[in-house]
Amino acid sequence: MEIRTMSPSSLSNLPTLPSMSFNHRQKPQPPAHTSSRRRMLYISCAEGGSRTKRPTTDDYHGTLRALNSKGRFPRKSLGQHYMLNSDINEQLAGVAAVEEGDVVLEIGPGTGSLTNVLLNSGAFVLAVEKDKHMAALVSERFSSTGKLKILTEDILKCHVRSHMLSLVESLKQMDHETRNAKVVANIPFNISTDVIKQLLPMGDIFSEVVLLLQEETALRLVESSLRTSEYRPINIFVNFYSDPEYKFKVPRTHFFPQPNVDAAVVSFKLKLQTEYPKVLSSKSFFSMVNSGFNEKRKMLRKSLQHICTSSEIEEALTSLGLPVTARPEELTLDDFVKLHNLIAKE
Ligand SMILES: C[S@@+](CC[C@H](N)C(=O)[O-])C[C@H]1O[C@@H](n2cnc3c(N)ncnc32)[C@H](O)[C@@H]1O
Repeated sequence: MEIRTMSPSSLSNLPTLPSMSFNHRQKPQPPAHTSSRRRMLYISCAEGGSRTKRPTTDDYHGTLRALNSKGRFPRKSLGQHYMLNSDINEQLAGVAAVEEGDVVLEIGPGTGSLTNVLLNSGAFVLAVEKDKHMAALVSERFSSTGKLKILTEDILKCHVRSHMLSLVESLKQMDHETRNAKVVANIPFNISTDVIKQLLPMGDIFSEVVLLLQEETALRLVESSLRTSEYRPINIFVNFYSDPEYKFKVPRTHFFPQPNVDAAVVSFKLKLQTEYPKVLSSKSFFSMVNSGFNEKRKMLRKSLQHICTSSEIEEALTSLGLPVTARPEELTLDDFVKLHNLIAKE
């Protein structure tokens, strides 16, 4: 696997996107789509040349059985909404074109329904699960594959880079051919902004990040237009580090327990460092973007006065063909980059 080169940067001051509300006390009801069919999936375990077929179920009943086996009930604090439709897991893996030899980071494997599909596609999986009971469940479920490494950790505190590099290194030593590294995950909606901030600058490690997000978040990240209240620093950040694409909607009925909102799949194709917009310093660039948006109704010639004088800002805006009264929501990523390079002091 090629590890791409980049310099890590961070954006500390981004607003948190809204989290969803959900009802974890609802009485479990089998969703309509699972009542008539129970998909039996078979995972191929190719180890030492032998091939075994292991039946697994990842529908409503399978999920309940898996939870019962550990005496667990979904925890709201951990955003535990389990995917009941294996077709959607297949489509998630399909969006990332997961194939034999890929190394996939999965965040929050839960009962392992997506893990199953990823392993079945021939990937090596590094799964990070905060809930120790679910980590134990997934670890037991796939122990025979030899292709899953599970870390019982909070993804937001996890040293993803070093774990990925050491996994790839150990796979190399075992003579495994590895190809691309990707992220494919159905993550808790309430940590999605933090996960995005953590992963998108890792274009040297991952070629693509495919996430199942709250639909409203997905739309805000990918489709927010200039001059709307949805246009925020996170949009500048996402487009700085990646090419995002909204893939498809996932209705709430496919999860247990059912959330109060729908979900959607987004793919972020990560840029290499050489493809990032050229800024003097990404830290001071994002600090300028955040300052501009801190007081959204303020004109940039006022909100950026800590960087230079308002007449210097006006001059820079004019040279970019923007009005001297421009507000942050009127500037594209490219405008912000040019403005930064004109007014930022080295
Ligand atoms: C939305 S569920 C998805 C479960 C499974 N991937 C599926 O599709 O059914 C989110 C999973 O993330 C786990 N989780 C929650 N917070 C986490 C964190 N900070 N780090 C790692 N895993 C976390 C939860 O325990 C849960 O298993």
